Amino acid sequence: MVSLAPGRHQTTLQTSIATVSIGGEFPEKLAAIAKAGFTGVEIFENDFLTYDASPREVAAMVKDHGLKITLFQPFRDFEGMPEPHRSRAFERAERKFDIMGELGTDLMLICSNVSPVSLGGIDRAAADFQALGEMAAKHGVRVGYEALAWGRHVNDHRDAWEVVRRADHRCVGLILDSFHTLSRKIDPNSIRSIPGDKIFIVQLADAPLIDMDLLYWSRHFRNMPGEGDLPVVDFMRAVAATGYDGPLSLEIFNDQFRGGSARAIAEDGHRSLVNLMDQVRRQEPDISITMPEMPDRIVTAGVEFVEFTASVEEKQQLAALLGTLGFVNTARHRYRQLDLFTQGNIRLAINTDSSNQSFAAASYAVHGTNAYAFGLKVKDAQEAQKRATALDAVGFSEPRKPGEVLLPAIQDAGNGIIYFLDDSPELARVWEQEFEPVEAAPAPGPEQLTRIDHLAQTTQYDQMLTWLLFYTSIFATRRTPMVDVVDPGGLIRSQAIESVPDRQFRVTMNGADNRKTFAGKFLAEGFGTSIQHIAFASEDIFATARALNARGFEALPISCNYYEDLEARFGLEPEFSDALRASSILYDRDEQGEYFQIFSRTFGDGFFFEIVERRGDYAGYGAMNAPFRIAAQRRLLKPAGLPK
Ligand SMILES: O=C(O)c1ccc(O)c(O)c1
Ligand SMILES: [Mg+2]
Repeated sequence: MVSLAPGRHQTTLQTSIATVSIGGEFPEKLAAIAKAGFTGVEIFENDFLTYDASPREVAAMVKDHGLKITLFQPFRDFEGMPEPHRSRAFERAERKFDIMGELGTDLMLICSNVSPVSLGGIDRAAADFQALGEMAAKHGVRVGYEALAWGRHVNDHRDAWEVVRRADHRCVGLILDSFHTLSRKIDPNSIRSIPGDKIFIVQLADAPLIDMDLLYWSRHFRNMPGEGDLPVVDFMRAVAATGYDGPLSLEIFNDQFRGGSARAIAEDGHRSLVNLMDQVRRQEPDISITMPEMPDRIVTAGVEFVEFTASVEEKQQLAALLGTLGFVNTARHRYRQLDLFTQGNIRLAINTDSSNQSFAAASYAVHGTNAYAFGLKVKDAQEAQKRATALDAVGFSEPRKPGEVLLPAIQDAGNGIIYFLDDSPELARVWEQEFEPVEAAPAPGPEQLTRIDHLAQTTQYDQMLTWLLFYTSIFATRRTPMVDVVDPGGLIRSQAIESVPDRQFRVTMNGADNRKTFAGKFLAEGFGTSIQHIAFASEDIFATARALNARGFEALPISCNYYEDLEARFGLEPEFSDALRASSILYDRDEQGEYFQIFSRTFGDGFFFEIVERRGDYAGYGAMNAPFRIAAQRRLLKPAGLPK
């Protein structure tokens, strides 16, 4: 334990979010914010002005939700004005102070002046703030000064701090906003020398790195800490080191969030703050903000099983497809309608339980046949569930039959379930205890599929950040850069989550905007995000292809043009490209290694399997090949086809 510096007090984490960060009408925003677990809310003036209620009514609504107004904002173009603008700015401020009294909040944000008539000058601004501090004191309120990254004279928190320092008034403080500091690449460590009690509130936002005008970037592309590319953890570490112990308030201007589900965005926001502070306190143990202990991000050792829910008829079809892939129905659950198919280290379960107590049956009723659950191998399954629930994931359990093992589990960010398994005697016996052997597992050979290389999830494009945050906050993972995949029906954006340090667990997320794409159709017909394909690893794709062929597996046929182009692109020997073509194997290569892919035909609403071989250190997913795969899948869809 690190002992605290003398005189340091401790305050529990106060989470806040600006009303601009989410969509909906004012009451809907408040309900979503409260439900997600925030303790405070920043009232963005426009949200309140356009809502037809008095400040006192708004105050009552906020209170009814158990929330506190942490900040009223923004007040613009105040400091450094020539007359008559200066006097008018003070009059304006006084009226806002009155409103704040009725709203029941004592803090107003003043963002740095952008007006062309403003005069600049640190001392002029400081004098204005000193006078405003006097006025604020009379109204029992405080003002905080924020440097907008595009402020006309002040656009750096170091200058804003100098203004506040020189104003030297107890009612005048500094407001820090991670976006304004980090978008201008200002070293966040410059915050460490500011006294924590002069920081009146801290606003947090991340953003993807895009080279564009700062104002436009800020107003449209901010996202939750951890969803973007800015070093928000370093920023917050520096803030925490000052002794600051006030609210942490998300201020996220994002076009997509405004149009998204208020509930989901608010939940993401809360998860992002808890995750951020968990990282901060691990790196800066001597801070004044406390929060409940939780295990560190979960290190995963791969996918232990995937479970499908299916009707009895579809189970027969799926089992037949698995048979051609070399899987054997090795075991049957002793108490449930659940069959286990195995090969190498891969376990696939098919659940046809139709009892009304089972989640599998409920999932089938809504989504049809789908891979609704998977199990992750971790070091400590209980700890894994603890981490997940500390980050707002919902625990999952079903009524057990006598003799069934209780696997810790959570609901994922959509409609599915994630189970946790470990090597403890209690959990490791699940397969033997619950399953009765049926048939011997296939004898190992070079053709065998060895393990799950990755799971591929399809989701609405606007839910991708939710999923990314879910995986990266709960699990020790990182995300790869986003790639675009062209489908004739629209663009699919694809990004992978890979476990660190060794990529044992990989998920690719494919975001679809509409239902005209192959992925979009799957999403629409399955009613929501789910696993659209599972990729198995082979150590010898050509041996696997021969075995598949002998078992009557029908690969997805790939066009001749593909192989023509491939030969030209990589300068392949004709014999090699003939071998690829003969087995409908797709190929990719980079500086690290080579990649081979075979796709199955689709099953149900567009589900499919993939077989991959990685040679060398190839780390990608064959994005170059995806348009060819999609084109082939679309050809097979005809005549029913995709919506026009
Ligand atoms: O975009 C703006 O104008 C704006 C207003 C208030 C803020 O706190 C902020 O960070 C940006
Ligand atoms: Mg701000």
